[in-house]
Amino acid sequence: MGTVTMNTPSSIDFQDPQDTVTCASPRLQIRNVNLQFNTPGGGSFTALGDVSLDVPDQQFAVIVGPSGCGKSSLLYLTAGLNEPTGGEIRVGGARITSPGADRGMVFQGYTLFPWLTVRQNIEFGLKRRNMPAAQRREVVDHYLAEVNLLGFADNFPKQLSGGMMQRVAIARALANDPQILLMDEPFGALDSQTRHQMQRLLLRVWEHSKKTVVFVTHDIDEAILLGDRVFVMGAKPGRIRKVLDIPLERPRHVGVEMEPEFIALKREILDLLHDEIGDEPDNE
Ligand SMILES: Nc1ncnc2c1ncn2[C@@H]1O[C@H](COP(=O)(O)OP(=O)(O)OP(=O)(O)O)[C@@H](O)[C@H]1O
Repeated sequence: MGTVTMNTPSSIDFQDPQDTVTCASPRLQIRNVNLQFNTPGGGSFTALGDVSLDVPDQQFAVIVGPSGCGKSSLLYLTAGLNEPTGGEIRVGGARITSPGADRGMVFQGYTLFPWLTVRQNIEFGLKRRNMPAAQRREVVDHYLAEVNLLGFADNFPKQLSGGMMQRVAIARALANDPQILLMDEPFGALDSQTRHQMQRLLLRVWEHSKKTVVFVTHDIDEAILLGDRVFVMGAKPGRIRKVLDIPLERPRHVGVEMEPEFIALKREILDLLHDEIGDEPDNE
């Protein structure tokens, strides 16, 4: 593997071909990425204009921005689900041209296979890599414990709450030992109490795994609570407006949202987003 330190069972020993690159450079490099869509009238719409950003190994990066600024588009390009019109994206030094097991995804919508149990969902990718059954069980048990679902291994998704399903989705993504975890508003559909619990759980799981994460959210509190670094995007075209380092100490404790440093960061991001929304004709 590269330089990722994982608190996973020692017997996990599968390797993605792209993971052979030593990652002295940032784990994720987005360079001058443009994304254009054709419009029905024969013109084109620029969703992302010359976006560049780096995410170092083991960093928790968050992207916030107004609706339609291209947050999800940027994540999908990184996942290899779409191709940029210009520029390039590299993960672990390897240029992204298609989806791959080196990138784990967790979406807002529930994406578990409904016909598989929780255990079968989590081990899906491991089976495809022909990991022996005993090793699979060890890996799945490890991540079930991480997301507090050990007692639910044999349940089907329809027997779980939304928060539990997202916990399975996180466990499934991490079990594949990706180089980077891409999370698109993963808690966006949850009620505020569950969302708060999920943020705490994700912080704890991340403290253990120290995966490189790119997390997209609308929620400024969530961005500051979770992130090492927050990329604030603007729209029309989608671009990075400001990069903010979050100096709050880790592990982030309960009540950190009330600290003056947190509130000052929130004010700064709110002002940036307010500028963006203020550009809309409706708000003038
Ligand atoms: N397939 C597509 N064809 C045309 N336009 C698209 C397509 N996908 C996205 N767009 C447009 O690109 C822009 C960026 O969309 P994207 O979903 O990435 O924004 P976002 O910041 O994630 O928005 P939200 O926060 O509302 O989810 C939007 O204006 C959207 O309408």
